[in-house]
Amino acid sequence: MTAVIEANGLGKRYKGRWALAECTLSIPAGRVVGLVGPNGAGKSTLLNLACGQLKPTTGTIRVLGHEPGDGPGQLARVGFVAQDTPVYAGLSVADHLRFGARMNPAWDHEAAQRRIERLGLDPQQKAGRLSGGQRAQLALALAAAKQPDLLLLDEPVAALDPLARRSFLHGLTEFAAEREGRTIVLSSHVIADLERVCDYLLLISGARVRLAGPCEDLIAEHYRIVGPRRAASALSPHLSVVQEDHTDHQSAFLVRATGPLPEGNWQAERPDLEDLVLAYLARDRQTHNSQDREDLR
Ligand SMILES: Nc1ncnc2c1ncn2[C@@H]1O[C@H](COP(=O)(O)OP(=O)(O)OP(=O)(O)O)[C@@H](O)[C@H]1O
Repeated sequence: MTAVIEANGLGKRYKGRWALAECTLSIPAGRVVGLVGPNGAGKSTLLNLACGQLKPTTGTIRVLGHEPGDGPGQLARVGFVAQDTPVYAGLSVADHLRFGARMNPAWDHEAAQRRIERLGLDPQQKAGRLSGGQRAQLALALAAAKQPDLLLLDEPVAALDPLARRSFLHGLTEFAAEREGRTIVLSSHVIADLERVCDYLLLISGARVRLAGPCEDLIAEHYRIVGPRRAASALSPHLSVVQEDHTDHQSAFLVRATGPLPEGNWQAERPDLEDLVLAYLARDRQTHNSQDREDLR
């Protein structure tokens, strides 16, 4: 299977502090990837490295088989909408479409116009006078009209109202399905949104990749088990504990199982994606991820 983003020992450091460290991953083509992690985890850093806006301090990253930003051919195949959804304040909506058409060889002008109409944006309106959510919608319409093979979106729905958010996420799944092998990576703090559209999860915390893989596989490997109180050390070595809670009589664990779930007086169920993500984030918060960064200096 072709990897769209391939990173090996990738790291980015700012003044002795690692924004992203030891990142090794291989994201297959044709996925809608949910990028999650707490504030300051390194998500934007990874997206900026993938589109060539940042250069690595250590390691390598290849995107669609090339170094990011490696010439016009590669740039045309990657769409990126940064967190602050940059648009040109002095240009109108229609100017943006004309500009996009001139700059991008595979530009789909009709699709761009259709999106703008559907959003109810006035083509003559200056982008600087649009609301935050409208600017985000414009930036997304431009990125999609470019018809990229890889679309990188940094918190694209954060500024959208609930209806706009739902319709945008629906549009994303359509966009992904339009062409085989097209890949979308979107970061978000709203796990329910990611659960709706993503089939691949990438969880970053404390500058490190903590979990990566197809959502289905990740869910199949994890269990929430509840039974009489016992210590984590009493569990089978096939179970790696992600999170544990104890009362006087009962213990509950979220575990990753590397073999079949052992027999025992347990109730076991699969977590949903949100349970899984929250368990990993809670674990990392407990282990003081800031300490990790200091250790890497
Ligand atoms: N230009 C910069 N100079 C110095 N430090 C930076 C710079 N950009 C990012 N950082 C630091 O790198 C770390 C990772 O930042 P990044 O923006 O990648 O996080 P994020 O996961 O996208 O966070 P959020 O969810 O809040 O957007 C943070 O500690 C941040 O302060």
